[in-house]
Amino acid sequence: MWLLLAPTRLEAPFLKGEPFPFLGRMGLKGKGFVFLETGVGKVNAALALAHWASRHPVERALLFGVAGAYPEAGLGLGEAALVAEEVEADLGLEEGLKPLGFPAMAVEGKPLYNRFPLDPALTEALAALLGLPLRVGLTQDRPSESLEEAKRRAARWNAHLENMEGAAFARACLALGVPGAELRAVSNPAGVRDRGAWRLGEAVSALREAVLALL
Ligand SMILES: O=C(O)c1cccc(C(=O)CC[C@H]2O[C@@H](n3cnc4c(=O)[nH]cnc43)[C@H](O)[C@@H]2O)c1
Repeated sequence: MWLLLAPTRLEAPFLKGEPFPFLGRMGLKGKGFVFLETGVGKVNAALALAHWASRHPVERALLFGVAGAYPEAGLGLGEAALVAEEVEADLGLEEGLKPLGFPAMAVEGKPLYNRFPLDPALTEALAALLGLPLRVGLTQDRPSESLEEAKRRAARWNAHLENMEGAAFARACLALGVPGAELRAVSNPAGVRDRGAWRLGEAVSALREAVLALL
């Protein structure tokens, strides 16, 4: 059984099931999965997983959604990837959390500051099954608002894909002991606000192909 999560139902039009209300948004109970619409942003993503997992066993969880690509991502519009590691870029100073001396969390005694792994075994198995590459995600509640800002973030954190939920989902999975993976499809060049440069439809099609191949 999969727990599938996406920030908005716009990213999951291909999922069919029995709807149910979930934290003021939508859930679906389908064949082999439960889907949760989490809402956009870090808090919503972490809350959704934690709330569901506090009441139901979770065998494995997949967060999927669209993302912005940094110039060196090696992914075109509409192309998908598995996120192997997430950076929480707005946690701590410009240099991150380490200068403050307080890790965000510890996993098996190892302090984690701004970089959080998705489940390696699950992520690598999905990448092999789906024939998708691995990339590094960067999460920030405020998206890049210019190409220059996007390039700065990419260079600062050595990241490929920008989103608003991934690091929170990764941290919640680590804290709750849930095997979690993250699938992202490129909807836009990060930092480019002109919607004419976006390809949401192509990105959602890539999500559809990958997610339905798992069910
Ligand atoms: O209006 C804008 O300039 C703008 C820029 C980036 C993203 C948005 C969104 O409303 C997207 C929210 C939603 O989609 C994910 N997403 C997609 N592209 C990006 C991006 O370039 N940077 C950050 N997040 C992105 C995100 O995870 C949200 O779920 C609007």
